[in-house]
Amino acid sequence: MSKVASALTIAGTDPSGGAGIQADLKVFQERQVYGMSVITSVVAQNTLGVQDVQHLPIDFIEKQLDAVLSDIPPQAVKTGMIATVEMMELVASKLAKTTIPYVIDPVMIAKSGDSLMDITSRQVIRNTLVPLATVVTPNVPEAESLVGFEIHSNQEAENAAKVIVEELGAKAAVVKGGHLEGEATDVLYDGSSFSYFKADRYETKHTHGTGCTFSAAITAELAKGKSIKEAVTVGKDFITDAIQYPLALGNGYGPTNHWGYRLKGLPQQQEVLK
Ligand SMILES: Nc1ncnc2c1ncn2[C@@H]1O[C@H](COP(=O)(O)OP(=O)(O)O)[C@@H](O)[C@H]1O
Ligand SMILES: Cc1ncc(COP(=O)(O)OP(=O)(O)O)c(N)n1
Repeated sequence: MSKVASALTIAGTDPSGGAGIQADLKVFQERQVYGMSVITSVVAQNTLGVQDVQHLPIDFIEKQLDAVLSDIPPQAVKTGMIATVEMMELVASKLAKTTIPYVIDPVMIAKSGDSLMDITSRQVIRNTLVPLATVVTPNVPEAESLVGFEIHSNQEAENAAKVIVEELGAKAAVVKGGHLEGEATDVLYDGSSFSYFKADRYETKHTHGTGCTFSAAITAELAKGKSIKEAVTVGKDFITDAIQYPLALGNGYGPTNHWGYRLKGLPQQQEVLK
């Protein structure tokens, strides 16, 4: 009998389905991991941007965490949108009691430019959640906020990954290169060496939810017991296929395609019903 791993995402919602909890659960399913979720904030958003946010009461987030963790302990956890200091402290207090592999996607600002984390929290995440992380997966602006210097090159991405591990206390960090020029190159530092994950950069505006999708795929692989490097390798292939076969849904930045990996060899643009 084969064993099924389970993974938990603690994050905000995207009713349009491309980012947040909805994206994470789709990725877990595609990676054949049983997906579970704790909602921190309900976000009115779509491919055009964020219209409004309602944070759930902190005691209700705690009830959701306790409900899942006491019943189906996951083999890996990821956090996405954790918008306030109170939420960070709550999640940190729960995860500190476990040894579950933990991926942080330090979601701060959506691609639409809308803020998903308050300004104080952008500092507090450094000493609450980051020290507990198995892997932190910041994009360039998020890494800049975590380390306090600008990143314009792969060398500076390496420096940032090193600071996140050696000074902030994460076990590993992948600084994603989606916001840099040239190839889409992500830099992993695991405390002893650097690894580069490179892919062609696709010319598409349909990149809503890229960070969520990448980090969810890494989480799924850690849940299956893969090493950090193996998990990032799978995550990179998964997001590259999801970007290569985007879905032109909505009127703005459409979602990546979570079943893109199944479409290899087919024309890149998938037709969608409107
Ligand atoms: N246009 C693109 N073509 C190929 N890969 C991309 C592209 N844009 C982003 N990526 C990749 O998608 C992943 C998410 O990166 P990024 O877009 O920087 O994250 P975020 O969504 O958090 O801003 C990374 O692996 C990055 O290299
Ligand atoms: C609820 C929620 N969480 C995270 C994001 C950000 O998603 P990301 O993968 O960084 O990509 P964009 O959506 O910013 O393109 C989000 N939008 N909503």
